[in-house]
Amino acid sequence: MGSELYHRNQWQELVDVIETSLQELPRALQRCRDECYGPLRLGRRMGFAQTVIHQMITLKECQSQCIHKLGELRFDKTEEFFGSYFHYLQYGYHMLNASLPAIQASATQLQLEPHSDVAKKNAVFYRQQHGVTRKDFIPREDVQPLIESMDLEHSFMHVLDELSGHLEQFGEERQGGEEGQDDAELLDNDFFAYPPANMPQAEEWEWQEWNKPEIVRFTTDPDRMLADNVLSQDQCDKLLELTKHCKEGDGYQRKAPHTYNELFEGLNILDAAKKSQEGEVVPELSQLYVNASRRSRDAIAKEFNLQTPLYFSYTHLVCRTAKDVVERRDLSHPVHSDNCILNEATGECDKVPPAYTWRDYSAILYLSGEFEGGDFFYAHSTKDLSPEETVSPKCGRLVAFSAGKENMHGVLAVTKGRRCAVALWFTLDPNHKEATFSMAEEILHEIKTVS
Ligand SMILES: O=C(O)CCC(=O)C(=O)O
Ligand SMILES: [Fe+2]
Repeated sequence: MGSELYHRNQWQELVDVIETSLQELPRALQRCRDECYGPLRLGRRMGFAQTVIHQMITLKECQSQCIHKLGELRFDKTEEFFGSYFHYLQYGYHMLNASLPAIQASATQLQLEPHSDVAKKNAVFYRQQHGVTRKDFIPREDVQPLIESMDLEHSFMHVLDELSGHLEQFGEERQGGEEGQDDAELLDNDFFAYPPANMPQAEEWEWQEWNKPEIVRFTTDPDRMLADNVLSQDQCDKLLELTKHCKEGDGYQRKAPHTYNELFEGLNILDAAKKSQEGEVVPELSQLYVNASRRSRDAIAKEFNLQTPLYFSYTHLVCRTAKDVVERRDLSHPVHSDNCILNEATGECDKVPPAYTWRDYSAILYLSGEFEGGDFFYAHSTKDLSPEETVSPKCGRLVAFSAGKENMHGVLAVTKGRRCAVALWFTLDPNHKEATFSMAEEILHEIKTVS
């Protein structure tokens, strides 16, 4: 029906039909998923764990087909059924001159089909439209729960597949060995070794040779790490070159926590990629920004031995420049936690909005040490905000820590020169991963394939 209306240029009707069916989709999907629960089939020669896993694989395989099954009923038999909703929708809204919904539909299509040429072409079209800002180019919020559940289903399938592979291998190795060994033994040791199978892997590093990061010390606390050599001098210099494109106050339009005695400038990852798209920044620099962030993320996840994926939640290239002020008593960045709001009077740190409660880990990758002041420090506690441990920035040094009240931290005044770093915040919650990070990667990939 949707495609018929499309061919008949009935845009309002097309948009209405799709919006209605989008609302019905979760229920229809649930019905289809429920139908997948069949009788338990016990494999005759399988052990207990194998039987359970095979049963779950069958169930999950059936459920993950639901979105395609629904597609066969409605539109043409199409693999990209869900993405095609948003293709038709963006076009319908575009024809109705409803630009914001059109842009959001296009952003959703790109989120669902990051490799589709059509989705990319649509996205480029809207990005280039006058007045379209980063704020507008975000996927529709109302369908995020559905997309997340599809992603989770997908990830879960991978885990099951891997689990089943391990079991089969184990079963073979066990032949001739002791009978009756407990399958539960499989569920320890390196069974859930990092990175998990569903972890998004770094692309192969391009343009650059990367050193091995050197973990210099775990500080007093297991939730803190420090690594050197994450970037080479050449890479720091290149990223410093990129900081020329930082803009004042970026990322902190309203209540900035930073001192007025310094100039605070920033460049987020998507803006960097967009600048490369517009020919303002050599793609190598934006790609390096992406790669350095990924490399930091991977080092942190490995060092903290995380068992589930660590997602980017916000990535920001930032510089703090001293103004001509004598006798500074302030801090460059007052003591704070990255995921709760400190009440200095009580020493409580509440993990409630407007705090970024979903942030689980924070990191700062420094690009140089050539300025005065500006040491990073951990405070003693929420009640004693004096420095407990300080870290002097230098090129390639990475400081990382869990983002809660156990790691209150701040930055001493930058009294001379410019202090630049990539600030990174991470989450374990896929619902809060930074959509703009993959959009930036997509743009850079696009540039590479075109050139
Ligand atoms: O730049 C630093 O060393 C720390 C910055 C920081 O803590 C923050 O931006 O939340
Ligand atoms: Fe912080």
